[in-house]
Amino acid sequence: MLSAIFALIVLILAIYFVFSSFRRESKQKEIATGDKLTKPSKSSFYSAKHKFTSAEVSFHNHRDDLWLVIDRKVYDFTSFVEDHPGGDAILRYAGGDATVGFKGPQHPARVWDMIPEYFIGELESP
Ligand code: HEM
Repeated sequence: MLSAIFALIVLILAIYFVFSSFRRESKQKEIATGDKLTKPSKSSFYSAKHKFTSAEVSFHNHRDDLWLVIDRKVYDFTSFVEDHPGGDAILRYAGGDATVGFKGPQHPARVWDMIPEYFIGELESP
């Protein structure tokens, strides 16, 4: 009976050590690759500090890969193109500065609430 309890304790301790070393390893990998720091992420909203040059943005200029700049912020609207109520008008500024187009009279104020989820970074200072 005593040895069974002892074996159980050893087993629990072994599981604990394996689990904690696995967590430590994945944390170190994350720091080493800097994944969390450099990857533009849609879920990080306005906290992302990734910088893009306008040349870099200009490559993303079609419906399957659409980036737009609005007020010096860079957005990846690729997944939104087909849902845009204004159709292909959203492609007019593909890969470029769409600030003027976006602020046009066709857009109600609520469009500003729609864009944070597409935010990927900011335009590098000239
Ligand atoms: C800068 C590029 C864009 C241009 C040139 C553009 C253009 C247009 C145009 C012409 C319409 C009017 C459609 C009509 O009334 O028949 C429209 C509607 C709309 N756009 Fe855009 N759009 C752009 C980007 C965006 C983005 C990035 C979003 C949001 C993520 C957006 C959201 C909407 C919405 C919600 C409507 C419907 C407005 C309503 O309720 O009347 N657009 N757009």
